[in-house]
Amino acid sequence: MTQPAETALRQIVGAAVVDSLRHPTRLLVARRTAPPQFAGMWEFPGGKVEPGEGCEEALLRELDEELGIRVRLGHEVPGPGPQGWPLNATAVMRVWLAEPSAGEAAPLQDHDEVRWVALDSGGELDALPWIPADRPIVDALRALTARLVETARTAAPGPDPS
Ligand SMILES: Nc1nc2c([nH]c(=O)n2[C@H]2C[C@H](O)[C@@H](COP(=O)(O)OP(=O)(O)OP(=O)(O)O)O2)c(=O)[nH]1
Repeated sequence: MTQPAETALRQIVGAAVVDSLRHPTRLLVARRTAPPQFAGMWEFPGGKVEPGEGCEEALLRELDEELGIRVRLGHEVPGPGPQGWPLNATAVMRVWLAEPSAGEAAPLQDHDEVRWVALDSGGELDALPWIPADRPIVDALRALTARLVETARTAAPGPDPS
């Protein structure tokens, strides 16, 4: 009997570019121009990992090509599997927090607009037409960044009691 061919999932990487890794309050979102089923939808900038490339290496390359920025990577937004978040039957995406270290983000390739939006719930971030597969990632990102903000707040020195 013929066995189905073993299919490897295509590895995609994406960046949750935030204003600060330690105290994230805003997220850089990007609007895709292609393919037709995703054109006009918002996403995490990034792309496919090329053969021989590491995930983080691919992400740094994509951010340079697509937005013209260099970044410092932070925590991963952990997905349900080792390859990250399921996107469709054939692709999965790992997502990292990233803070710009050089350059001003611009839609150089694959996007026609980039925008900084607040990470607060109930605002513009939720109202944007995201690629549907990204919604659970946005929710997990918000939970992670809320924890980071809380950690930064409790670690901050309190008012001088004297
Ligand atoms: N970059 C990115 N891709 C996503 C997201 N959500 C999602 O379903 N995808 C899908 C869309 C695409 O089918 C695939 C990523 O491919 P891509 O077209 O961005 O990759 P790439 O920049 O390497 O493109 P190319 O070299 O093939 O032109 O993953 C997301 O948030 N970011």
